[in-house]
Amino acid sequence: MDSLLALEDLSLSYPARVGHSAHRAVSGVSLTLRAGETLLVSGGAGAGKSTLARALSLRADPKPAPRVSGGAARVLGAPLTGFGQRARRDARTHIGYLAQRDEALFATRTITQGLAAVILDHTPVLDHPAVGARIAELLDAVHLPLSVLDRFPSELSSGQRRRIALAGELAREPRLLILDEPTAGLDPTVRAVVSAAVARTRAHGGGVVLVSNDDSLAAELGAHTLVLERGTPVGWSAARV
Ligand SMILES: Nc1ncnc2c1ncn2[C@@H]1O[C@H](COP(=O)(O)OP(=O)(O)OP(=O)(O)O)[C@@H](O)[C@H]1O
Repeated sequence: MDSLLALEDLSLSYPARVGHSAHRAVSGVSLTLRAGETLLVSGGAGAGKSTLARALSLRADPKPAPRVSGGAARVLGAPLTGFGQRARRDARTHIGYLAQRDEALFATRTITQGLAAVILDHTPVLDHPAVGARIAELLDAVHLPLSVLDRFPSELSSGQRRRIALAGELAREPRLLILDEPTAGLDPTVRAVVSAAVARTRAHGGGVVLVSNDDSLAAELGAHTLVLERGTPVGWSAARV
């Protein structure tokens, strides 16, 4: 596969619902993302950033999901529409996606139990010590101490919960990591964790889509930047390498 993402004049709309007509949230986006690259998507409120991120994540829930209303796109080789449901399902298993307000997850499980479940879901053959080692390594990747392992998410700060959610996505060893405003409203240490997660994904040959208005992060990560305004691309800058 040549590119992780191939978007050609892609438009995305939300379907009509009672009292509201169909709404086009993204119009005419064309871009390519290759292995090892990062795309930063920025723009003001309602610009369509989350809609684009969510469509690329191939997640159907929560409803209503944005639908392709023009153009075409492939995500990890799978077409966004039409035949190819199986390809989309396969591709989805290789995509890590942290939605805008995603925090951990598994409310009734400890951090150990929750992360172990994600790891075993991804790699069922691992034995107990290997799962423990993997959990420790993931916690290290999101800069959290081992002391959180026996805690429940409700006992952690929102920044810590966001990091656990990120660790859960990294556990999938994603080929495409999509992070929607991962640092918004959180303490500055989360920024370093996000940078490390991006570097880690790229080092494994994956690509990253990051929704953020933090321009300095784009420069720091060597990211391509797409700027959206009311759903339409108004700016593009290629990564400086
Ligand atoms: N589930 C939905 N149903 C209908 N319209 C929606 C839905 N979600 C978002 N929209 C609309 O689509 C447009 C783009 O929204 P989106 O959340 O993608 O923007 P955004 O750039 O991520 O904004 P923000 O920075 O405020 O999160 C907005 O006009 C929004 O009202």
